[in-house]
Amino acid sequence: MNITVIGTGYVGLVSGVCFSEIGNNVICVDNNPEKVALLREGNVPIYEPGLKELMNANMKAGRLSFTEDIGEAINRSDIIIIAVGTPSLPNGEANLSYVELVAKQIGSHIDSYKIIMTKSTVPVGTNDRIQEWISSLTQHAFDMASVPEFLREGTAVKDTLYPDRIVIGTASERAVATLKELHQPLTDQIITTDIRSAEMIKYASNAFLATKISFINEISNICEKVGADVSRVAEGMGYDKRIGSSFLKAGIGYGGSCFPKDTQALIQIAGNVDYDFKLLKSVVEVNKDQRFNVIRKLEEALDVLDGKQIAVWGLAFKPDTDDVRDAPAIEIIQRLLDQGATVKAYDPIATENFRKEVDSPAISWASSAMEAARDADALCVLTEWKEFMEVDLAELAAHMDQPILIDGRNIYEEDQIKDTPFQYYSVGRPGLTNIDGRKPAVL
Ligand SMILES: NC(=O)c1ccc[n+]([C@@H]2O[C@H](COP(=O)([O-])OP(=O)(O)OC[C@H]3O[C@@H](n4cnc5c(N)ncnc54)[C@H](O)[C@@H]3O)[C@@H](O)[C@H]2O)c1
Ligand SMILES: O=c1ccn([C@@H]2O[C@H](COP(=O)(O)OP(=O)(O)O[C@H]3O[C@H](CO)[C@@H](O)[C@H](O)[C@H]3O)[C@@H](O)[C@H]2O)c(=O)[nH]1
Repeated sequence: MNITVIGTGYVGLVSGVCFSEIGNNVICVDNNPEKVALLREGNVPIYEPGLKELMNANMKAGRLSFTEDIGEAINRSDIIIIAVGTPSLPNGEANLSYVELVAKQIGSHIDSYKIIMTKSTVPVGTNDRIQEWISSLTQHAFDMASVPEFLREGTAVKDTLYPDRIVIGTASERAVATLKELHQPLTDQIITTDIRSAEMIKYASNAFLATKISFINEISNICEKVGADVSRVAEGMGYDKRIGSSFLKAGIGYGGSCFPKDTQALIQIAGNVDYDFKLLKSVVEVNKDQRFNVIRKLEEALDVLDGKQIAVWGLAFKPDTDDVRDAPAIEIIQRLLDQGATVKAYDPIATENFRKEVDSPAISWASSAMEAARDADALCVLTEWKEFMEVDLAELAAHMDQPILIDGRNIYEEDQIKDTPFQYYSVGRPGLTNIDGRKPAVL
């Protein structure tokens, strides 16, 4: 099939590459000329394992190209995929201005029947508005479909080539038939439904996953006070098939480009129809506070943070990505600076992006994990990068001024800590001891 993908962020680029990988002709359009130039040279503007190789192979095979010319791309395609951003407005609502502009561009260029498939995460009712925006500018027939995207950053290629399910929301039988054929090579698990239900499936899925995370984070906070181990609790819960083991890792809360924005947007969607989504509001509130447990534990260990040097390992919102959108590290580092600490930070790949969000003379940017830890009064692990799990903890302790370790992601086990001098604070595991049999105080 001939496909145009509009927008080459995570979703547009990964979808474009993967649809070409399964044999379609794909043109990816972006209105950012620098991005298009970079992509044409075979370079990927985001860090995503496996993406560059797959993209170059498909460009070489002649199935994948990049352009700024939206009109020509639309003329040459049967399916048009909308994959532009829908960031939060200050009130939490989704900003639909990019989607509206693209709809109007489609309306003014469409020259024959097309299927318009929305992959951007958009509030319920938006695809009806897209239909109206396009219809107001053209007499040509087209069908709308909402096909939400469920990929995760860091595993985006695998998630797209081997999805758990594909949701196709449309009122058109013709579109259902074509889109089923398009997705068949990826999975048999294809759910067809109406447009509004498809739009809601996306928000409900993200809100549910965010709820699981805030739930286990609250359980971890209670575990710290009652002397239980949250990782054993999650394991014990997870064997129950009705609960499942995924998304029960306690930590410093969720970040990233989706959960924070989509939970806020769903609260707004509910509010717009006079529904007070109390549960989701609590999920968001719990998440906003969870990250500051790192600061509370530092204060417990160091008393005052003013004048202290704090090492930070991990700036990205999760490992295997250079994305720092809504990363908990942003507010944690900001709070450290506000309290008079200096920060030495290290991330394997996200430092450059992070510096665009937070920079200060009180932060120095280390080029290795050990360099960040040197002479520090305490170390905070904020992202569970594999390289942090593999460090020699005895060597690490020797590098630091004070062996205080705040593990925000529970990356170390008791076996690793028990022979070290570290005063070790993790999340919801208060029983862990160090070489002196010392347990961190309960907060
Ligand atoms: N990032 C994810 O992991 C993920 C996963 C699932 C769903 N989503 C949803 O998918 C959508 C896209 O997310 P993203 O992270 O890929 O977005 P992004 O903001 O990273 O990228 C959007 C791209 O669209 C381009 N663009 C904007 N207006 C354009 C126009 N008129 N013509 C051509 N190009 C245009 C921008 O230059 C940019 O390259 C959002 O709605 C998001 O919620 C994202
Ligand atoms: O048990 C867990 C699982 C995740 N997280 C955190 O949750 C956030 C999001 O993680 P993840 O879901 O793996 O990454 P995203 O790339 O943001 O993917 C989510 O958001 C995308 C955009 O909507 C969806 O497509 C995906 O299905 C959905 O998982 C990160 O900060 C993680 O550290 C936890 O704290 N504990």
